[in-house]
Amino acid sequence: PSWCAGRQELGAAHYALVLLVYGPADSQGEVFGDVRPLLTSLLDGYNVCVVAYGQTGSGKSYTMLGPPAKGGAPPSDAGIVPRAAEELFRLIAESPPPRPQVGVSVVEVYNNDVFDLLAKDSRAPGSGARRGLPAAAGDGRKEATTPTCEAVGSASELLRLVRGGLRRRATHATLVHEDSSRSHLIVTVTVTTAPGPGVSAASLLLPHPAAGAGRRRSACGPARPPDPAGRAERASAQLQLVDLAGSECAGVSGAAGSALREASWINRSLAALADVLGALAERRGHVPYRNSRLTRLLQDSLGGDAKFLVILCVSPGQRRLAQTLQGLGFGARARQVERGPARRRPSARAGEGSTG
Ligand SMILES: Nc1ncnc2c1ncn2[C@@H]1O[C@H](COP(=O)(O)OP(=O)(O)OP(=O)(O)O)[C@@H](O)[C@H]1O
Repeated sequence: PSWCAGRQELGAAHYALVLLVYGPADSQGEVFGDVRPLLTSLLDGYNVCVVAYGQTGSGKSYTMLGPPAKGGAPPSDAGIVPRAAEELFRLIAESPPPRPQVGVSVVEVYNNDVFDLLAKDSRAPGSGARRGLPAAAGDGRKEATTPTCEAVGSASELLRLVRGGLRRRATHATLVHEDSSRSHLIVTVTVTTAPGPGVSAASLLLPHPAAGAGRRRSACGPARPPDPAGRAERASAQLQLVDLAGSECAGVSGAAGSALREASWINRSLAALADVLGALAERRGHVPYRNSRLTRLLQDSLGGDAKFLVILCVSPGQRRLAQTLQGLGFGARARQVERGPARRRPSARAGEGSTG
């Protein structure tokens, strides 16, 4: 194909449906240039989600994280996660005090189980030992458990935790990709406001009911409602950065045994994600979020009020044409979803308490 770069904006003023196409010569920095404004949105109080989707080996992990750490790659190859961390703390440093607090959690969805990659009881990195989060109650409630969320004070601290989590992520060699991710990775960054005028600093340290033992709670947990005087006690916005496992055709990837089971769960969960997007696009009354752990974890971003960005990774190779078309079909479906304006929470920046 002739690679084109263009910007298309559709619909009424409150929809921002933008399509950008990057070619092989476009750098990681150029891709991040279009993600960067979402970090400002995050500090302005919007939830944000960035998802990389594509066939196995098409460049999702490279786009989100950069090349594997073992290669000693130059900083210019860094992916969206490290760049977003740097940008977030740059923006925070420019904000007037009191500065928002930042927490990070890292989970993977592997064979439809959710694993907490920052859990303190995980064994040595690379041992493959990960702590599973117990399944949520099957009574229609949302995910009942929350993963470890660590408070961080700098981009390097945040990235150290992400890298530690990555060492526990499930990867295997397949015929298509020797270092294939066999799980969906979700890095969640929570930005929480400091207390506003008249709210005691101690209130920030109250444990949130959903918080688990040992968690550093002050930087994590959902926003609380305003007090009777209308002051937001604290407000938080979330950035979810998602490196999906690759869709694959078992015949092409050579999967067998446990790898075949993994591939089957990957394809099932990606199909569940596509089904959710289809239901949202058609504005169906029932959206099947509960068909997979992946869609349940992303439910707030998919059907809620987040700013949602899908990055489709496709191979230019002709041999991958069927998978490429399948990926483009997923992207087309995602673009049909019209959810109305993203909702702004009380801002994570000091002194900005409005909603919009
Ligand atoms: N834009 C790029 N420039 C240079 N190398 C790249 C680029 N994109 C991907 N690669 C390389 O291609 C290989 C596959 O990329 P990557 O691991 O990101 O694929 P993936 O889509 O995450 O695969 P899987 O779903 O199997 O995990 C890696 O060696 C990666 O470093």
